[in-house]
Amino acid sequence: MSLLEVANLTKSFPTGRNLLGRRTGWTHAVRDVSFTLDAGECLAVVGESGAGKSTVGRMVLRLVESDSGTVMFDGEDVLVAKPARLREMRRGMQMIFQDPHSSLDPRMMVLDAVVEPLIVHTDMDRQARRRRAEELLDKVGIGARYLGRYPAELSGGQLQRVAIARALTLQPKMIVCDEPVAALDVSVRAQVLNLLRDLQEELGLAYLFVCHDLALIEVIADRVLVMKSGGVVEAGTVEQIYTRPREDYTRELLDAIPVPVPRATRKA
Ligand SMILES: Nc1ncnc2c1ncn2[C@@H]1O[C@H](COP(=O)(O)OP(=O)(O)OP(=O)(O)O)[C@@H](O)[C@H]1O
Repeated sequence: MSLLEVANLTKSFPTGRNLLGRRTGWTHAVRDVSFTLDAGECLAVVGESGAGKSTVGRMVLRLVESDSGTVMFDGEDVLVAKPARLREMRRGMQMIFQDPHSSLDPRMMVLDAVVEPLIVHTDMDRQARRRRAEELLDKVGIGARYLGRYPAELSGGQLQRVAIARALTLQPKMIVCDEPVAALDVSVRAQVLNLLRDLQEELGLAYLFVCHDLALIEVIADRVLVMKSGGVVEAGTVEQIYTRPREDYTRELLDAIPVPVPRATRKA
């Protein structure tokens, strides 16, 4: 049994209404998508804008309700879990969003942002929470001196590190990373990507890694799911997708990579 087993996931969104308020059409954002993710593994979901990647990630965590399909996490069906049980299950599966400026509350100090999940989910006292926050900020490489700062005082890269620390607070088994470096300066992308890879190895995390850029995933992914127009085009190991893509669409994505991937940071 895999940590995450997704079968036949499907989602349509209404595209608009006419003057009478009736729906005029539907976007088939995700069509019949199936895949598995093992504990400690990184599966990259790639494809051009609008392919349905983010919607898949959000449906796995039930931030978006699916129309049909199943999502089994650690042997339990996420899509039918009652609210209290879903809250419990979410301890084990967290998310990192593309833009840390909008995923972190600007009125919350770094300390409060990092410990909030502990307040919601545990009965840890204030001192223990602070110790955990210090430990986590150390782990993500920005240090406890940032605990008293507000988001506006941090750079995008530092903020994404705080968001990563927050995602780690409850020791999840899996993190859905939704374009986690796309909003960052090019100069810090590799650092944050390497941090995510190092944390994955150290903590045995599984990542569902949504990314439109095939050049980025070689450093972190084990397997790749290529999506187009809501459906799965092909799936394989990173090595197979890079060297022996079966589909023209995958070849087009590979041809769009502008510079060679820096081999020094490749996943071992
Ligand atoms: N809440 C929503 N309401 C209406 N349509 C939506 C909604 N969310 C997504 N869509 C549509 O579903 C399709 C898939 O979107 P999704 O964001 O999952 O794609 P993506 O591959 O992640 O692309 P991107 O990298 O641009 O975010 C798109 O056509 C998008 O416009």
